[in-house]
Amino acid sequence: MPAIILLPVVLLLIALGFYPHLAVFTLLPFPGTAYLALATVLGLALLMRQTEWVYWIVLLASHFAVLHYQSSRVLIADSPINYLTVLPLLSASMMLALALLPKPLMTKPAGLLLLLSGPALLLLSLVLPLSTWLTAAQLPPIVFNTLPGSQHFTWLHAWFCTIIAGLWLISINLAPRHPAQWGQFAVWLATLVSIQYSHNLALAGWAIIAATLAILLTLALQMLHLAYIDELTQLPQRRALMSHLNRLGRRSAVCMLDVDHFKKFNDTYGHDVGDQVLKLLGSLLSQIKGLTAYRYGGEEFTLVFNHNDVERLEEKLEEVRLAVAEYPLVIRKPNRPSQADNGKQQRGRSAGEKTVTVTISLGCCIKQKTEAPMALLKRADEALYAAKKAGRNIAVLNTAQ
Ligand SMILES: Nc1nc2c(ncn2[C@@H]2O[C@H](COP(=O)(O)OP(=O)(O)OP(=O)(O)O)[C@@H](O)[C@H]2O)c(=O)[nH]1
Repeated sequence: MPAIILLPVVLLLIALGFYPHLAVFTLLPFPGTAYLALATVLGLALLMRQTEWVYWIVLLASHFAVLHYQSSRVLIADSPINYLTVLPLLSASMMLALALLPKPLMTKPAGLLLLLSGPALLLLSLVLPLSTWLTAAQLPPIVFNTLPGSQHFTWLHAWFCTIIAGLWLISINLAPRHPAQWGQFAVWLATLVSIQYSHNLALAGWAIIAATLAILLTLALQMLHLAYIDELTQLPQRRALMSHLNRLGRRSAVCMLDVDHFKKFNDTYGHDVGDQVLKLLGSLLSQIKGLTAYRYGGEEFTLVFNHNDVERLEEKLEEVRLAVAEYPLVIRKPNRPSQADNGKQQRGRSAGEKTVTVTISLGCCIKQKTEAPMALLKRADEALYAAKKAGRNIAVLNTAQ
């Protein structure tokens, strides 16, 4: 569950809320520790070729530098609307923009511009009389009242940040879920925590440490994703299957599944359309309850069941077979723009489109007591071969236990 990435920031918020005087909060020398942590995670992100994080780490470091520089001055200024009123609004908007904007390569001028624009805007904000402009806007005074228990967070921040958080969470749920999106949201939350505690550099610094831990967690999940998830179908791939088979329970069953006459389908409609079919198949299989689907390789998939009830297995195999055979695939003419990227084909049909269906054959067997994973897969493959031989578009279940 990628939302686990929020854990370091949530734990920090709980600790700061209930035990703000914990000895650990005064242990680390800030701001040096925060910059060291950010530099370490920057190096790791580059090593793992997750260069998108460079934008975030640079923006986070600039935010902390500006906060560090400005917080001492603001306490002296002692004005109700000051730079710390403006900073959360600036940082929150810039981070939302960074989350939504496409990230060009940093070696290209557009990428370099995006990388430097965050720090540049923050530096510019230091010299512009933003708090004076905010005062001149003559908003109702109540919006500048601080929230109970907060020194810097006003009702204006609360409303503004609620809107940003809402937009952000909607965008996370609309786009395919990816650990990076939760990591970016965690960084944004940590930024707000750092402003809430800007009167105490050590506490604000701990917010940066929490953001760094969230980025580390995200990088770990991104690496797991790369190692275990098949890019085309978004299903776990063979490495994940083998790890599942090695810890398979005594009562379980395995099914090999293969698209019928897929070579002919590719030859007729093209390899790209074939890819879209595999993608759709991945999406269909992942939605069927009571089984775990893997892409075994090519046009072959593996289904793992955590029971060996013959009747339930027969029902489920039939459900899978029918779900695929009855799904109308809308094939577009090659010169029309494809909208299949969202993993679903449109059901409607218009001029220039053609509806086709594909069928699958399934070969399933029940795990024997001390059977090794490879032997189990081999028997499932034999059952699949029997299904192909029997005419395709059927499921063969070998009930030998
Ligand atoms: N588009 C696409 N095609 C693939 C992919 N992986 C394998 N294939 C194709 O799947 C086809 C598999 O063909 P065969 O193994 O001969 O079997 P088949 O034509 O499906 O016939 P039966 O399995 O006997 O029904 C080959 O043409 C491969 O090129 C892929 O990732 N994308």
